[in-house]
Amino acid sequence: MAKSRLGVIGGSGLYDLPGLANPRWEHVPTPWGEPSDLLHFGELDGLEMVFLPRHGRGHRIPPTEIDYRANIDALKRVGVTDVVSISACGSFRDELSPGTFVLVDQFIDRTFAREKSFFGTGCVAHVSFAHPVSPGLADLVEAAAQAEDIPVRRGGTYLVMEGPQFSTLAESHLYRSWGCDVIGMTNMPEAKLAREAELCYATVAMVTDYDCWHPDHGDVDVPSILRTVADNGEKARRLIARLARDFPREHPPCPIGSDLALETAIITPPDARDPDLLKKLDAVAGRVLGV
Ligand SMILES: CSC[C@H]1O[C@H](OP(=O)(O)O)[C@H](O)[C@@H]1O
Ligand SMILES: Nc1ncnc2[nH]cnc12
Repeated sequence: MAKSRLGVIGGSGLYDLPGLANPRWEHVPTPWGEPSDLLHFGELDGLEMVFLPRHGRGHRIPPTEIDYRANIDALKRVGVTDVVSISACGSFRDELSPGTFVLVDQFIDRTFAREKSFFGTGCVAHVSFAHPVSPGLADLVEAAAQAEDIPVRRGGTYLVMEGPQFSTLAESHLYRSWGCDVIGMTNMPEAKLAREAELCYATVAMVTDYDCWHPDHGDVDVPSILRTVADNGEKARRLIARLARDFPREHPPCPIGSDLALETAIITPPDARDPDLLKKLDAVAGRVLGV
């Protein structure tokens, strides 16, 4: 079994992870481009941690422009085994009020202007993705929340929109009618790429607003989102600290095989593969390509 190394991707309002021992920010170049920022390395209770602010410190990068491939490749390249995403999101349900943490287990991807795969012409792969969240990792996050008395709702569907504008009222009603629970702009293609890179992935969706559908609440705006994240940031950091404390030091096999996702995914035979693409896949797919 591999040694566990926990990656945390911080969303809006979460640009650092205080309390790391031996903290250092390091540049990790990738064949796909630049990650959103330097990676923040350190240990929590002896567990190796790597934090990456998704939008960069200073929130410089909008959702569409984030190089999701570079971010996931960089985390994989430095030995991360599990990724927890912390994300601000709007709510489509009365009972999911601002401040609620939702461990989503499904996504609907409505983004259309992003690179969504490490693979392509010269090496084609199709990973299974019916269950985009790794249940073992979600179990650990849920247990950490319970140990800290932080209420979490287990399960839910996160609609990923392109943005950067928030939804129209008609869109908000449409997504509600589809049975979606929360909405954000970033977890796709992040979750797809994590699966291709054989990383276990789970999201803590932090409800910050009721989008624009709720008759008793005003339309979402940035100041109210940031206020709610600020009010709940301490809870999120406590959750991560407890998760690190209790995290198995040897990476447990994923019950749905997220960590072996490429085992049967690559369809292009070795003699038809593009050597240049294979070089770029060294970190993500080195295990199965032998590059
Ligand atoms: C700052 S409001 C909209 C912004 O917040 C969410 O980001 P993240 O998922 O990184 O927390 C949402 O997806 C938008 O990118
Ligand atoms: N209502 C909303 N729509 C899209 N992204 C969000 N992030 C936080 N709230 C959001």
